[in-house]
This record gives sequence, structure tokens and C-alpha cells, in this order.
Amino acid sequence: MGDTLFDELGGMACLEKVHKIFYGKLLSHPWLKGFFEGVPRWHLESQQSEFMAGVFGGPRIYGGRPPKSAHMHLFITEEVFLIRHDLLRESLAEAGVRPDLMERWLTYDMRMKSALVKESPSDCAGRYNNEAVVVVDKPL
Ligand code: HEM
Repeated sequence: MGDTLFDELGGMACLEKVHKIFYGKLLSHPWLKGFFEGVPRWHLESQQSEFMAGVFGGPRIYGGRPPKSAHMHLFITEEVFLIRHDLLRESLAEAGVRPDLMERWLTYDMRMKSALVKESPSDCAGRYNNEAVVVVDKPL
């Protein structure tokens, strides 16, 4: 059996390096930062790294919700999803991830699009009884 993508990338150290750069970009993006208000950065980075570790054939240590229910309350349009995807591409390049591994990572990322993208805020629902749906307007 060959190495998993997780091993080829260099394990958790690589995922953590990429996600540190990535959340720096997401949390300073004029539009996307609005989605993350009030969520601690350490939580976002660690959950993202633990989730992707499992996706890439590494340890299955992610204990959060599956992506569809974790993002149920967020009005994520296709445009928002694709901006995030481009910021991930930039982060992988800045972290020095080999181009072929980068493409494999991005393919896994893109596969989640249909689970997260919604047509209208009415397709969203709070994860708890009284949780509001998060709609972030595009800045003018
Ligand atoms: C392939 C795409 C994505 C993946 C794999 C992903 C993965 C994750 C994971 C694993 C969590 C932690 C869930 C938990 O704590 O139970 C999370 C939380 C979150 N994600 Fe994503 N995400 C993706 C796309 C997006 C997009 C496009 C946005 C909107 C810009 C977004 C915004 C958020 C926010 C705001 C949280 C925190 C939710 C909260 O705890 O209140 N994500 N994401």
C-alpha cells in the first residue's frame, strides 16, 4: 500500500502550517471575515486540520459535526465558496506544498461544494433552536 495523501503532505505539521496561513487570509478578507465573527481562531484552525487529516487518510480524530450540519446556519453562496477555494490555493502555494499534492488537496475541497452551497437563506437553518441564520452581504 502506498502512502496516504496525509503522509505525502508531511502529516499534521503541514496541515497546521497551511491552515495558519489560510485563516490569516479568511479572517482579513473584507467579505468572508464576516462569517467568522465571534468564532475563536484556534477552534477554526484545529477543527479544520483534524477534519482534513481524516479526509486525507490520516488519523480520524475529528470530533465536530459533519460539514453539512456544521454550516447549516451559514448562507454560503457559490461565489463565497469559490473565493474561499482561491484563498486556499494561495495558502497552499505560500506554504510550499508540491503542485501535484496541492491539486489533490483542492479536489477534495471542491467535492464539499454541493453540501455547503445554498441558493437562498431559506435553505439555511439554525443548528440550535434559537440560533440565527448568518447572512453576510457582499461589501459594496
Ligand atoms: C470545503 C469547504 C469547507 C470545509 C471542509 C470546512 C470545514 C469546517 C469545519 C471542520 C468546521 C468546524 C465545525 C465544528 O466546529 O463542528 C468549520 C466551521 C466553520 N466554517 Fe467551514 N468549512 C468549509 C467551508 C466554509 C465556508 C465556504 C465558509 C464561509 C465563508 C465557512 C465558515 C465556517 C464558520 C463560520 C465556521 C464556524 C461555525 C461555528 O462554530 O459557529 N466554512 N468549517
